[in-house]
Amino acid sequence: MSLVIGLTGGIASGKSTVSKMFKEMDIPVVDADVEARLAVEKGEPAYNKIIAVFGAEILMENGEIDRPKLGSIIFHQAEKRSLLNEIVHPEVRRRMMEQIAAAKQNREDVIVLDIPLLFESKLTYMVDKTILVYVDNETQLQRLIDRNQLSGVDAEARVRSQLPLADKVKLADEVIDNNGTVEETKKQLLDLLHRWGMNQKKP
Ligand SMILES: CC(C)(COP(=O)(O)OP(=O)(O)OC[C@H]1O[C@@H](n2cnc3c(N)ncnc32)[C@H](O)[C@@H]1O)[C@@H](O)C(=O)NCCC(=O)NCCS
Ligand SMILES: Nc1ncnc2c1ncn2[C@@H]1O[C@H](COP(=O)(O)OP(=O)(O)OP(=O)(O)O)[C@@H](O)[C@H]1O
Repeated sequence: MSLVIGLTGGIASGKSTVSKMFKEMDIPVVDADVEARLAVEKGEPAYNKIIAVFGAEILMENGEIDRPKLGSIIFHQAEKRSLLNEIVHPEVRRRMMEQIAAAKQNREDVIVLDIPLLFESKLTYMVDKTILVYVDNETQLQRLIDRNQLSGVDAEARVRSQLPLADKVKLADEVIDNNGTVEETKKQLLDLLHRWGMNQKKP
């Protein structure tokens, strides 16, 4: 029996930072953002649906989807975001299920699903346990602005397009506070895995 862990948080809260720690322990991670990117590559069914809904002006010269442009639309307009979600999310779910099945086939003891919208999209049925990577609002905005070179207004729009992290805290089985250093975050992860009785392959 494999244990499937749902790793979630908010935009720029530190999910990738924690999922890197899992990978360093040889624990496989399925990343919803990666699957969402693959699902909208040129020629994929979702790619055609996006053009049908958002128009060809959403494409770059090479025919690929202009992600910053699509982001500037959907993070500021909830109705457009729902339209995009309706196209992309079923594909992401399908791809993730395939990867879980493959990992189970491979007899992995633990599988991590890194899903930013785990609670918003009601995907907790896919996992056995949930871990939330938490940061306070100010830290989240600042890290997002620094990482994506966004204006404050655009960063706020992205954060507001998700359930507030303070609400997600109440829904998660475990919370990792990522306001401090990466080392402090790693210590919390190791303590939590220890509490769950998991021995790390590569601490
Ligand atoms: C809007 C898009 C083109 C922007 O692409 P971009 O490369 O700038 O961002 P990226 O995909 O790396 O996402 C960064 C973060 O934004 C947040 N985010 C992305 N999409 C959404 C959404 N629909 N609603 C809320 N937050 C979202 C997530 O926290 C994600 O980790 C892209 O995010 C997208 O296609 N989104 C729809 C699919 C989706 O919901 N993906 C998130 C997980 S399944
Ligand atoms: N503890 C920390 N201290 C300082 N910077 C951090 C810390 N954790 C993460 N960061 C930085 O904050 C930014 C966001 O972290 P990360 O990419 O891990 O978040 P994420 O939740 O995966 O984001 P997204 O969902 O948007 O992809 C990155 O630039 C990362 O280097």
